[in-house]
Amino acid sequence: MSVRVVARIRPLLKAEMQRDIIVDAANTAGDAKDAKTIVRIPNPKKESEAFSFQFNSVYDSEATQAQLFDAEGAKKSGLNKAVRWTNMPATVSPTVKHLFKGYDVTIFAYGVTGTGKTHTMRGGKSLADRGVIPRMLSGIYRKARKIEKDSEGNKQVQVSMSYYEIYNDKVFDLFEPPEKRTPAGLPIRDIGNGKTQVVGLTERPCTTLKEFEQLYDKANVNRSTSATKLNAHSSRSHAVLCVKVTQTDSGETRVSTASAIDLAGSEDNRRTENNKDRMVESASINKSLFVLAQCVEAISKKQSRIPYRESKMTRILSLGQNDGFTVMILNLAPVRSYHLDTLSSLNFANRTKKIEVNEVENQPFFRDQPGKSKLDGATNTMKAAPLHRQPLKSKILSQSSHLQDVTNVPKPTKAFAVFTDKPKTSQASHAANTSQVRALGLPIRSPPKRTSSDFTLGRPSKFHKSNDCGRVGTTDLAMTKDAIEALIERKVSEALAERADQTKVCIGEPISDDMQRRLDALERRVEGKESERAEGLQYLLMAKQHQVRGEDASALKMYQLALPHFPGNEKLARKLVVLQDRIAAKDAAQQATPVKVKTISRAKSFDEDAAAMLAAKRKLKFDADESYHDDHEDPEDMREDGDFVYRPRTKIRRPHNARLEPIGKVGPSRPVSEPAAQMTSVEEARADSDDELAIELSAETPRTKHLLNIINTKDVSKIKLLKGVGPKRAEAIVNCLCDLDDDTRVTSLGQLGKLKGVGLKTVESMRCGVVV
Ligand SMILES: Nc1ncnc2c1ncn2[C@@H]1O[C@H](COP(=O)(O)OP(=O)(O)OP(=O)(O)O)[C@@H](O)[C@H]1O
Repeated sequence: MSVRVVARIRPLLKAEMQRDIIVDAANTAGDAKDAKTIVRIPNPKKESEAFSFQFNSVYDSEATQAQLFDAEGAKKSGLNKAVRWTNMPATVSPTVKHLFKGYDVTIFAYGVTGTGKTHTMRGGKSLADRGVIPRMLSGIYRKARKIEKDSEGNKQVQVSMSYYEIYNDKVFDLFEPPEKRTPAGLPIRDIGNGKTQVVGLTERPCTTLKEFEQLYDKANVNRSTSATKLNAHSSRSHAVLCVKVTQTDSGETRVSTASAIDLAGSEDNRRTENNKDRMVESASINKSLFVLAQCVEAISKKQSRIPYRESKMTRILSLGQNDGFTVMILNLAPVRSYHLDTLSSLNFANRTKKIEVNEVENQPFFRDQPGKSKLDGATNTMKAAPLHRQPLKSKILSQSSHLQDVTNVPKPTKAFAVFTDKPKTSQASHAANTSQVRALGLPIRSPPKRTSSDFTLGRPSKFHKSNDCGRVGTTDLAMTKDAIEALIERKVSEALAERADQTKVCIGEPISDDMQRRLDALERRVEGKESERAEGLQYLLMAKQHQVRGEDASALKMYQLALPHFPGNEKLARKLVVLQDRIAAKDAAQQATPVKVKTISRAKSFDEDAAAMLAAKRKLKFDADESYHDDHEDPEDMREDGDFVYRPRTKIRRPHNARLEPIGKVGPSRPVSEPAAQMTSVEEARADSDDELAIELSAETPRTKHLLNIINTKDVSKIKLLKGVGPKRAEAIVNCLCDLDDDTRVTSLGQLGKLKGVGLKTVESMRCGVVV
């Protein structure tokens, strides 16, 4: 069963205008009139085109809290066959039934700040305004009473709750007031099989709805919220409510858990004008949401490594690992000011809906079995039992322990369809097609004739498309509609992810195993200590993670926060200088461009400065992204499988003539013909100011040596097996090496990256694929 995704478009807020509405809900031809399943939003580059995204249900601004919760049997018949959860059409209310059957249930609200997540999950105080959580609890108590009554008291149902928040990547019990919290928060433990447990969490029994509401309201006072420019009551944390239902029947006990998660919303700090504290919170929120997006991306691409461990939220949410039923409520704002953020959210949701989760029932056990929850009479609390989770299924992940051949990796299925209001002129479509075909190195022929049914507004999406979309075979020389859509989807999602997260790294680009091991080790050290130093390490960890993703301003901020915890640490001071220089250099380059970017006053405080730099950087990036529709004629952007990699305009400097070392020369790599550039490979990489990765890559590890040995064989058959290479690139590498002296060999990854047709991303990809 796949994750059920429902979208909800909130109504206009007071300050918003009707004329700014750009998002609407629509129904497909097969849907009942009031059963909408499509969200439509214009293409930001071309307003006459609309992107359409299909979900299990879509609720427009008119939908009430009751409608969202109870949903509607009418949708059952109207659901498109491609939607997989056909036997469970309603949104949330059926989950109560499943909970009592012994399944775990996870419901989470996702969306940009101010789009209505808290309103949807918690809601208001009046009966009509009550959100998903109180309604679900109401359903749970009603069902419990019914079970007890029908069994004439032979069956008992107990309900208990635990409630915590993940704030700045630390877990805090919401039953504890903030002043009683330990600064390091509660530890999370992996308890095997992909399960996590928050250690020391309070679990309170609540026998009636009233009791639950009292506890819930009291705990919500402890949740971290603040006013931002975009939301007067913005949640600054992810709130996780776990409701445990224990059913006892003649000594047999069955426990199931409903987890309701109100995620904090991603924030565009150009718009929030956050101060220092809000910026730190924001960095943490955005980071965890970015990791979540990476997890979803990795799952959908069937990658062997899912980066759950990079954030506490993703470890706890365990999307794709948790059994039972998962519902994601995607909250959307209807107006233009959220345009790109909305597209980004829609893309994320589109991937999420394809995640398969196991429908595994929790097994009953017998009373007094050791290790199960027991009531603590003294405190009237119970120690929380771990959430029941199972590891990822092998059908989702294909473990690879050897060199991977990326050409065999199947592509994800098509995510959304593109419609246009105006019929395109054949010339325009031909131009689009020919540029794609040219990019693929294929001969150009006349534009294909389109049938009148192609590209018309309101035409329902086709969701059963071949996985081969985007590939163009030799018998199919022109780009097909599928291929164009797949390409656009890829470009849009990559550009949006990049823009939203201020990073230069492609969203699907994995962090290297070495780097991950170091981050994991650092994280373990952080978890093990609750001292001052641990806080510093926490900042360092976040800084490193930001840096890996190219988020320099955020990384700088985190390093600065870490500095007081490591006084006199030269390495840290050096890192700060390097980062500051790099940001200043980018800043200068930015001001030199004709792009209109706000001037940054050097006299401003650090916070204002960092925020302004972020804003300016993002503006510049976005403007650079303008090119993503037509910037794919570079043959290096083409992979063997016809896949395109988005590459921003500002490319890494890559000299055409690789400078290589003659065989037998020991020590650091040295350019042969440029005495002025006599540096070690580390210095050389560092000097390449725009390329931090090069520094990481210059380290001589067994994996690096092994990779270089393979390259130096000059054997196409071996080289082509390296991850991300393929036959064409392997041939290019060997040709390049053969053009040099016979005794010349590649002695560092920096050198490898400078070979014609090989970039640092390819090097990193090759290195990741090597197993020693
Ligand atoms: N469906 C709705 N009907 C009426 N008002 C709504 C609806 N959805 C959201 N709102 C209003 O929009 C504003 C923002 O909503 P909310 O605080 O729930 O957003 P959020 O996504 O939780 O934001 P954040 O991530 O910053 O916490 C609130 O004033 C809320 O009352």
